[in-house]
Amino acid sequence: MPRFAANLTMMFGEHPFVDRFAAAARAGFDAVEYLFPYDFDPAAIAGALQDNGLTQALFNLPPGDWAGGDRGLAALADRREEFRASVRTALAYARATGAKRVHAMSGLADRTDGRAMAAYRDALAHLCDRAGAEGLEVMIEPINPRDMPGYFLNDFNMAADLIADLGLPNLRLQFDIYHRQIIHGDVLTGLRQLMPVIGHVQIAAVPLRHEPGTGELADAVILAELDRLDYAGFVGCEYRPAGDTVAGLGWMAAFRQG
Ligand SMILES: O=C(O)C(=O)[C@@H](O)CO
Ligand SMILES: [Mg+2]
Repeated sequence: MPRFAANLTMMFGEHPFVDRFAAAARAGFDAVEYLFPYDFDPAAIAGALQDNGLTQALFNLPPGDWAGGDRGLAALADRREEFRASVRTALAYARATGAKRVHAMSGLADRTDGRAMAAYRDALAHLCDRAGAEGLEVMIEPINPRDMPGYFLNDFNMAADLIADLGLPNLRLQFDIYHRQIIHGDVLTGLRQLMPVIGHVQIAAVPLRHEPGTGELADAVILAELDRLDYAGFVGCEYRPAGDTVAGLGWMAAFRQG
């Protein structure tokens, strides 16, 4: 049975961020993920997790100036020191919350630009070294170019090749089923081939990114395949509820019963 994590950036938007932890626990989740905790003190996040009996499954490194258009820093050759500072910040939050995996966004860059690739490889090596010393895994996630035009890591084969080539023991693939379907399709084959390097899975319906089961994919079949492949990690529910978050959770009950 997949272990679902509520994505608190997208779900439970009926509540202020700090209250989403309790809302997720009330709805039956025992794990959460989100993009960025950095508007809040690490101790406040740790308290919200502890008070509600939640495990922190994943969060992202600081992405640079998100409002100004940044989408991560790892492949940005001119932002190396800022990236390294973001590693220190993220690891402080990981320590406070007990999170065992972090996602490093690549940023917007041309994937054929050698300088960007060199910066990306350097950044991942640095992050994996620092995170590995604290027992953490590092995720990289291909993101589809429709949602994030110009994003450097926009291809699952590129991510898999990079993971193999870098040979960093704690570098893993974040397999977001939504992005996979938009970029390549062939979701089940992708899961079967890439399972040895997958560290985290996320799910949403395609194309509207609403509740699983409401789009073009057979999400129940995909989730059953994760079980068949003995995937033991989290499945992040990274979707935008079509309406009220709790009212939309029926898909999960049906899956659990099925
Ligand atoms: O958008 C996604 O998909 C994510 O998982 C985020 O972490 C990055 O935007
Ligand atoms: Mg994702």
